[in-house]
Amino acid sequence: EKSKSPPANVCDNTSPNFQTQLEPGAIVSDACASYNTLEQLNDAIYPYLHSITQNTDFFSHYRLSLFNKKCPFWSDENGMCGNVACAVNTLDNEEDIPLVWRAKELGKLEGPTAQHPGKSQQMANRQRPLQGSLGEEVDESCVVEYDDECDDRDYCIPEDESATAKGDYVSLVDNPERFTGYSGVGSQQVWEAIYRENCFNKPPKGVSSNAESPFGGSSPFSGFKSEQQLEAANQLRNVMKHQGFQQNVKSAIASGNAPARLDPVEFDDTCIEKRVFHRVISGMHASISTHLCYDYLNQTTGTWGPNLSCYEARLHNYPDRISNLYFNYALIMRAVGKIKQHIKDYSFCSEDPEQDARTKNSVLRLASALPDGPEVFDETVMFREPDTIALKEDFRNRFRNVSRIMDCVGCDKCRLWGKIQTNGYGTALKVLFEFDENDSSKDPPLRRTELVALINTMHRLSHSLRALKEFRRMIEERDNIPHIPAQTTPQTKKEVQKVKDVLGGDGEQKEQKLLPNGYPDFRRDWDNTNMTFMEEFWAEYFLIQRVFIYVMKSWIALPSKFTNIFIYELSRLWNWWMGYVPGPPGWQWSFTIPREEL
Ligand SMILES: Cc1cc2nc3c(=O)[nH]c(=O)nc-3n(C[C@H](O)[C@H](O)[C@H](O)COP(=O)(O)OP(=O)(O)OC[C@H]3O[C@@H](n4cnc5c(N)ncnc54)[C@H](O)[C@@H]3O)c2cc1C
Repeated sequence: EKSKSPPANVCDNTSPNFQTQLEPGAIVSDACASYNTLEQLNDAIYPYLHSITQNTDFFSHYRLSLFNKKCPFWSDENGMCGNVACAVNTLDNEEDIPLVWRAKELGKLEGPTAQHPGKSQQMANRQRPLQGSLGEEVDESCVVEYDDECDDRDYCIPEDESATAKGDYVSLVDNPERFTGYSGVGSQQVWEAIYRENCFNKPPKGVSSNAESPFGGSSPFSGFKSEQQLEAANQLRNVMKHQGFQQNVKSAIASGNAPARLDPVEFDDTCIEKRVFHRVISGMHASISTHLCYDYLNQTTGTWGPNLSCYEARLHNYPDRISNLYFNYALIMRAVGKIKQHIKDYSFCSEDPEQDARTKNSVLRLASALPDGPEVFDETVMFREPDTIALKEDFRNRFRNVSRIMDCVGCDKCRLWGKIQTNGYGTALKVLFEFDENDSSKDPPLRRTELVALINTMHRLSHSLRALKEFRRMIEERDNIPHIPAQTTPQTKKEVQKVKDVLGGDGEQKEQKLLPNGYPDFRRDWDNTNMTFMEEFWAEYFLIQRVFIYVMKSWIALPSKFTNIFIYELSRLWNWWMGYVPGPPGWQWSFTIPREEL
């Protein structure tokens, strides 16, 4: 099963030993770029990525089955998920703290949600199939996913897989990934189950590990009744084969003791494919930990902010976890760079050509800005040998299982982000191993939820890299460690410059607003020395368009405005006539947009 050494290039770096010394110039193992390069690229990419995920209707909403799916691996009665006893463990007694700081409240979803419309509703009103339930300003044709078939090559479970659970649309902007207080036995069991997926069987050549008799043997799941449960249980039998751990967790819940420590994850071999699987999971875990430590709620004082000791306990002292996070960033970056061809004909918003063009251009610009080919991650070193074909199938099934395990996360917000990120990595792997960078005609379809998940997962990692940098700065400041800037190689400089050229500006300082066509909004810093002819053209065009709409709207609103002012002033006159205080004037002159714009 061992892969042969890849060809000698910058990516000739498939050693099983993780990069534990986080030297900025060191190459992240199994990837092709150094920590420093990834960080510098990230500084230039982050503002643009942030803008896409926050300001486009397409990328700021996600469809998933959050509530309708039951955890198929263990039952709620065991207290393993969805149970307050396991979800709330941060403070000894949460009753003593205000309701809004309690884990149960912090884990709840916020903002509007909308149910997936039935087919007839989708057809009847293509422009507003959700009937405004996400807010009047949301363009629903950019949000609704029209039902289509799941493709065999999916690495994760499509969210609309079950006919009964059609899923809900939620706003990702209203539900940021941050501290929720979800912890204890419940979360530990989920992580444990996820890491157990890493224990690949060694199947005989050409036979997938799932080929064994489904329900035979001494499966710990023999009590399940429904077929779905049985199937899920079967696929997860390896995860749960250590019944001792189950017993441990149960008795921990029963006695209220601290949960059992996780068994160390076994590495029964070190071929690159299996290592990659572990690294993806561990990197995702590290990213979640980074966010919860960076956006942490002190449940005693109610203040939000970075928690340095949380970072030290979970990440700083574990360079392998940080290395895995950087590895994931390289992997996702490569996948996003690879979808350029595929999304050229992608329909983002079927009923709004302007937003459609804007969203498409934003993603195309992002994908074009990223380093070419395998400069950050070389997927071609994986699954090259004929006997790794079965491994690829196994890899895919394991990813599906990780998606299923997410239904066992007993905190809504955590489940939302857990599902998005699993889907994001699944999509990245699908793109890496199934897509042709130059000819998209044979690519499998890319579902809406997959694309949203991919870009949002990249944004999560990008934000994690920035948070880690800030944590390192805080430690240097606290311990009086002089900051030594990393050396930048000419190659890194070139790559960063390319990102800046394509995405525009000095990304670090400015959050760029995007115009409807995806070009940056130059209204405030109109500097045509920095703009291409097309950028100037579009900036000018949209400026005229906005002003025209503004003037027309003002004229239309004028009669009702004058009527309201007249009535209000009449009532003031009446008050004055009767000897009452007439009240403040009900109107004033103001400019609602900067004068320079006019
Ligand atoms: C899918 C999911 C999403 C979650 N989302 C959130 C969230 O948004 N906000 C929130 O506050 N909490 C969230 N949680 C809970 C959070 O991840 C922790 O489980 C919780 O904070 C308890 O932390 P812990 O210290 O017990 O260690 P955990 O993070 O639960 O880790 C359990 C064990 O795994 C090992 N481990 C830890 N990190 C890594 C790593 N990177 N690589 C390899 N091994 C590792 C360690 O041995 C550790 O003891 C989520 C949990 C899950 C399962």
